[in-house]
Amino acid sequence: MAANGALPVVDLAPFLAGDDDKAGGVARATEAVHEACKTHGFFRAVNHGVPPELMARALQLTATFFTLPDEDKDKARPIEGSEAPLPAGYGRHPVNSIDKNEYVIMCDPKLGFNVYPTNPSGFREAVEECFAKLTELGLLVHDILNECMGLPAGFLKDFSGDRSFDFMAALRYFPATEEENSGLSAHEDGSCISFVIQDGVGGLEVLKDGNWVPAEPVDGSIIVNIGDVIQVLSNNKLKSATHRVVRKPVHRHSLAFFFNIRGDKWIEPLPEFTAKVGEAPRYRGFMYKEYQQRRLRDKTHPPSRPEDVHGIQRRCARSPWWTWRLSSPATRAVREACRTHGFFHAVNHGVPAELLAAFFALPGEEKTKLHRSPSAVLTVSGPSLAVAVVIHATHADNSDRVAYKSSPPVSSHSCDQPGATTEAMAAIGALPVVDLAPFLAGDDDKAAGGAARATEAVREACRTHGFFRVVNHGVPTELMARALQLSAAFFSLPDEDKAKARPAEGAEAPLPAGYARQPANSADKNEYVMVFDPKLGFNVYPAEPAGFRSVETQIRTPT
Ligand SMILES: O=C(O)CCC(=O)C(=O)O
Ligand SMILES: [Fe+2]
Repeated sequence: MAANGALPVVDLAPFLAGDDDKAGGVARATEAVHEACKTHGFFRAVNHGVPPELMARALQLTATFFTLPDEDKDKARPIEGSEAPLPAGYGRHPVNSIDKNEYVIMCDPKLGFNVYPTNPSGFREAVEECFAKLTELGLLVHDILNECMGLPAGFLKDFSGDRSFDFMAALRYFPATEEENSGLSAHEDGSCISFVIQDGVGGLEVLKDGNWVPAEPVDGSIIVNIGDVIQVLSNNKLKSATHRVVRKPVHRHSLAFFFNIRGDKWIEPLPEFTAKVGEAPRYRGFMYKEYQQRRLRDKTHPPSRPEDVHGIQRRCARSPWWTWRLSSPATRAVREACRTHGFFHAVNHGVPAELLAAFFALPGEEKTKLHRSPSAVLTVSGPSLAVAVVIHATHADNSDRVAYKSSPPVSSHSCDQPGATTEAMAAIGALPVVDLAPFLAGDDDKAAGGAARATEAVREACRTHGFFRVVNHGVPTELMARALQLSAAFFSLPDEDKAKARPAEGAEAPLPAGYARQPANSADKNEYVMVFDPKLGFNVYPAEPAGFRSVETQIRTPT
């Protein structure tokens, strides 16, 4: 029984007993685990099958290793360029981290990646033995959770794949000082299941209903908690609880074992917790390996803002945003498209056609509000009035906000809706509009702040869209209309007439000035007249229609 406010205790003896003794004990213990996972996400396991003598020995040898001088500990640093899934070996929290601890990370010894301290002798044997015993315990708790989650027998075991992503950390936390006492900041584990073996110092705490519950040291017991993988698979039915380590006046040692899932596994809520029970998935899928890598980077390069730490809880309980940013095949495609084109067509984007129609039926100010919502906005791009979905994402390295612009196929979302006029486009914030009048105005108006405001508007547009619409720009509207009109007239001429304006062979123009068409095999279907600064003397102008040359010249000439 749990003491008041303490962690639930589960006796695993029935699972390890002979068949006769199992009887009702197994069902009761399974229920106790289920209850603990729902209420705390944590429990204390007793009679778990890991010999207490082994736990004590491994902790003792860990403590001895960490007392060595830094230069000795540094001999167990990870090997550069190793292909280990994690940096196996000795490490310390970066100096700028508020968490003060050091650790030795170990992968499955069978993988051959580990770098063990050679001193004290016996360290390697003890931790390898612990690793094996904790793996057995992991398989047992796996099966118990499988039962608690109502999954087909052996499902989680098969789903996990091989055990190549399991790892263990031998940890030492430094004594607290008067100013600070964080050993490990509040976090959730990215594992499937975690196990903690700790010495008698204490400091591990679990967040329950807004209160920190101490996971007090009890000799021979192991603290068990479920991690993010189970929370996502169960669509939030079982919780990966927040926990932390508070430093005490003396060094504290622990062994934390993370029972994971194979790196290439795709993690998303299981149908048993979604489609089969009529619930919407609360998380998007992600590749486990990517998730682990990001979390590890958070440890070695702690983000300055807590909200930038990767985890499923803080950032995506309701809007699992970061998961989208990881490298699912679709995300890789987005990243590549943004790198190469800056634009991409999104299909199956989840914006229902009715929503788009409803959106355009909204009054202008309502559209503006929607547009300003931080995650996904609808906007209108270009004179064709094709609808674009603009997604403001955060760069993977948290450096800045970018806008990925996607123009869904015009056919499915073209919106020649009444009211979608140029004014309406501006009103809903389609492209930012910048009024350049202050720059063209007299000095008095400039000084009145207009130029500064317009500059700020340009900066903002460049940050958010990379595009903006200018008005009062100094190019006469009549001239623009006339140039377009004369261009249209030129292109309507027969091909042999247009060909007369082909670029001159051997001309020294920086690019072929004159008329051209996209090659027949190009996906792009257009024709054009390329015009350079008339003063360079390279241009080949169509002789027809009359006025074409002078209008092009005027349009290029600064006023
Ligand atoms: O050292 C402990 O008690 C807990 C360690 C832990 O929570 C972790 O490494 O994720
Ligand atoms: Fe943890």
